[in-house]
Amino acid sequence: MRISNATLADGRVVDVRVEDGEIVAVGDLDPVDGEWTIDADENLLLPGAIDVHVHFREPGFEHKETWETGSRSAAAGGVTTVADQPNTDPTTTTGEGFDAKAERAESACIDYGINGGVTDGWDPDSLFDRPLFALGEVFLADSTGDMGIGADLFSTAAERAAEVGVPVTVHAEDATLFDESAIEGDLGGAGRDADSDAWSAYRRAEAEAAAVERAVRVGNESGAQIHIAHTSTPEGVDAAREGGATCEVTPHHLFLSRDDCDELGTYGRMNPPLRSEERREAMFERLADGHIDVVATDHAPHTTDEKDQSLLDAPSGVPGVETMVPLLLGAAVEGDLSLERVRDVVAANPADIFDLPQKGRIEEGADADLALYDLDAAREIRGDDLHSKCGWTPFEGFTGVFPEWTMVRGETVWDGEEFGDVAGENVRA
Ligand SMILES: NC(=O)N[C@@H](CC(=O)O)C(=O)O
Ligand SMILES: [Zn+2]
Ligand SMILES: [Zn+2]
Repeated sequence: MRISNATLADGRVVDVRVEDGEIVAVGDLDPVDGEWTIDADENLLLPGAIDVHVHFREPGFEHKETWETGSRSAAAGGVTTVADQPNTDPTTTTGEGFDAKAERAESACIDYGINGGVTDGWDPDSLFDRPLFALGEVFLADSTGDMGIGADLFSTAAERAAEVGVPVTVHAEDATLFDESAIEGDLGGAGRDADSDAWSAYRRAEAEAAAVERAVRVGNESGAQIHIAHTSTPEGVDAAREGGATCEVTPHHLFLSRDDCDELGTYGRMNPPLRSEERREAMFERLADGHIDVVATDHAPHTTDEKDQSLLDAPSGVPGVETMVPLLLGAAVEGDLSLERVRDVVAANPADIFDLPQKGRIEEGADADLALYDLDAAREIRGDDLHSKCGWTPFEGFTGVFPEWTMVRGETVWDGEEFGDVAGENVRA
């Protein structure tokens, strides 16, 4: 197969030849006799995105999402590899828990990795016996699933991970710095009517940098490779970089702020929470200038019934896997971000940090994980059009550029209307 006239993020217009799921040549390629050609018509060809932080909820919470629905949502957003987090039921904290998830993950239509998690009841021996994508997200404070752990266990876990060379991803918030007084009194009604700004006041910005500092210290003492998940404050990003850790930011911390809490209500409750508009802008700058390594979604779907509760009863988390690349390309069209930067933060950098040499690049020898985008075809994001089981998005009404098609190892998994029958593979197996 040959993809002709594709514009790459660096502006080059090239042809790409794919054989047996791999890219075998990139350049000015003459058609071979009988070769099937897809004309890219000078549209933008990006490597399939790697979202290193999703919660596909299975096993245990299939009413929120499944590997089938989550992976389809990813494919329709140009994401061809995901890493799933351990707060499922059973938790992915033992070999058995890992196996239960691995069996379900076989229904994914894109490639994936499975993380191992840490709790008091974990079993590191059997867990590290499995092909982990990473150890994490290690919860330094409680979030959905209440898997927060103490300092000693975190150090032990980092030492174990360092021994076997598995990277550690960290949910960095320090609960001792939360402001309980912010969630006392009148927190409004349910769902959209709740006062989710109180959640931001409660899980204060200062709690992030303090936890990041602790995480990088443990990383340096143990020799573990530390990656900070969903950083939400410039202070957190700076602490990660100064300590030698890599970090990611979510689309919601790039495109939403406390100014949106009034409209979103509990649909804007997540951990870490939305920050001030000033901090959001500082995060965007750090993404554009290279201080943030990765954009990952923390895709954390919950049903509308669950969200339509009071601020304290509604669960934390928002979906995002399908809208990540579309929103970033929307920002690129507006001139806020270069296309090369988008390519790097969703594909090349996660591939480097998490050691996926086959992924994240359009070059000879790489897997043919590809997505094509027409930058003139930006459209309004609508929850009704998306494919996550949860059926809503915090980005309703935003503008995004969605893929015309998406390929996993040379097979079309999304053609803009329908899903192909692709069998996703574990990238570590
Ligand atoms: N981010 C969230 O608010 N929620 C996540 C858990 C997490 O990543 O902390 C979830 O699983 O729902
Ligand atoms: Zn988290
Ligand atoms: Zn998460």
